[in-house]
Amino acid sequence: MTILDKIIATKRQEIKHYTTIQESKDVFPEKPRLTDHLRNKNGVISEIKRASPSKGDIHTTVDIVAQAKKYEEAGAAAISVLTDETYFKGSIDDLRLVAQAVSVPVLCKDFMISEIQIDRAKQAGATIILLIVAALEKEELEQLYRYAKAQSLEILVEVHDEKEMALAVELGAELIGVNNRNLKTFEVSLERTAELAKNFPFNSGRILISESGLHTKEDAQFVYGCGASGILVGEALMRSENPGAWIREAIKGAVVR
Ligand SMILES: O=P(O)(O)OC[C@@H](O)[C@@H](O)c1c[nH]c2ccccc12
Repeated sequence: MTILDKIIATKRQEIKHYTTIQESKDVFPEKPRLTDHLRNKNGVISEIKRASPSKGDIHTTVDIVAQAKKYEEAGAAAISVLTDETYFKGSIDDLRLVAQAVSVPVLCKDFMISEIQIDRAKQAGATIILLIVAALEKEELEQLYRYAKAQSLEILVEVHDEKEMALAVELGAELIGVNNRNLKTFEVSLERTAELAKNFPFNSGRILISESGLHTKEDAQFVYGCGASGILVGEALMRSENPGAWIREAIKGAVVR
């Protein structure tokens, strides 16, 4: 059993206890679309990540609202919030707090297998959800994609190889994320982005995002150089004493198209 199988098995149990959505009185600042941002300029999707199965605790005591504001002030294109509790020590309340505090797009980072999770994400203020191709059957992927689209959410479709990328393209995904980390083995290589960028359909308006394992300005430059319009960064920012400076440096190093 891979770690991904294990996470999905836990998720299937957890969602049984999710209740139907009540009318919410939460107020969220208006947020632009990530797709529009990344069509015009390269960007950094900055992540709130307390812990992970591959790295253990990263920064569990973080003040997530203060952290999110640092990301926003530095010019982050979007903020990603891990909401999985069991493996990443996140929560849907983390997402809600961040979405209330910032005016940049907010990504609900979780292992989506059911529509109720999409409802919850939207209710907690997310404007983007993640769908991981490796975690879903084709029919489930299509159904969840359609469901999220109908809610006006943006959808980041995550892939790890050519076959998954072909599926994402067939689905009509505009935001396609190449995860440099294999969720089955935890192996990380930025070469994943370089490899998949070779046949990426840039000319059909798709946006390539390079996810995971980016630690330095040079790493950022490397994947931007491969054609990525966005990078998704968690650990490096959570461990940094100055995440704002990290983001600014990465943006500066971005290849101007
Ligand atoms: O902390 P990193 O290596 O910078 O990675 C961030 C992000 O890409 C990673 O958290 C991630 C990418 N896809 C996921 C799917 C589920 C959970 C987490 C992820």
